[in-house]
Amino acid sequence: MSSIITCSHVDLGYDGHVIVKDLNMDIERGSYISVIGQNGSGKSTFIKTLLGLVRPVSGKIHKNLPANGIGYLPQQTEMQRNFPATAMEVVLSGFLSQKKYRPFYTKKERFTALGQLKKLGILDLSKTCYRELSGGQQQRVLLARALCASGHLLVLDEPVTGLDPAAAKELYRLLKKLNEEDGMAVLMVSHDLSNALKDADHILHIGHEDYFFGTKESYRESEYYQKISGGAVHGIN
Ligand SMILES: Nc1ncnc2c1ncn2[C@@H]1O[C@H](COP(=O)(O)OP(=O)(O)OP(=O)(O)O)[C@@H](O)[C@H]1O
Repeated sequence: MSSIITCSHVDLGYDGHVIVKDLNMDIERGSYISVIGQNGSGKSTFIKTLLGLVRPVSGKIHKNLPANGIGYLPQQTEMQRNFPATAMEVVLSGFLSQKKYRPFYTKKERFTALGQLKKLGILDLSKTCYRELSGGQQQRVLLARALCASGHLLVLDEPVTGLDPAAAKELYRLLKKLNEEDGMAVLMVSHDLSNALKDADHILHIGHEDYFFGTKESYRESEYYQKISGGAVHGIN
């Protein structure tokens, strides 16, 4: 496997204030990484830094990816849930960064968007208004949008928040399928520890003072996991 993102001695934080110190980790092509940690430990800061929305306080993040190589599925706000556009229009907006000043979507982009809707089992909803969809359907539309933006790495921040258990299970199943069948790397912040351990091959556990990064198997042997499984599960995200 080869790395698509490498963090070397990265301090994460804001305005010179360090939240996660000396982070060293790799995202390999086709890997599945779950990011866990207590509230406020720095999980979203890590994701924002990977996406280039926040600059690391120090250190280097090397990306072996095209400029639009990361598809991002953010936590949804109430405003986004009520977005007045069709599912297809939302999916097509995944191409916005690629189309620059071109005022229309190409045939190929439309074809790809329909293909992603089909892959995620929601082709019949393409003309439905996004705000009329269920939470699980909306997440699938956003996933199709993220897939249009990137074929390399999907980054998700607690994507099952607000979904019922069946819709959450379905979303996890789709992510695992994309990972296994299409070789899509997945990096997901999760508060669902059992799912994080079931589907991922690597775990990034961000603590308040330090962090763990390694295979799922080595994580299970680590003191981080021992602490959690020893009963201190509360507050884990
Ligand atoms: N824009 C910002 N400027 C300064 N500090 C920030 C900013 N955003 C977050 N922080 C601080 O950085 C720390 C880490 O926050 P972050 O949102 O990354 O944690 P998290 O692990 O994602 O938390 P949660 O599980 O609650 O979402 C917190 O102390 C937070 O107050």
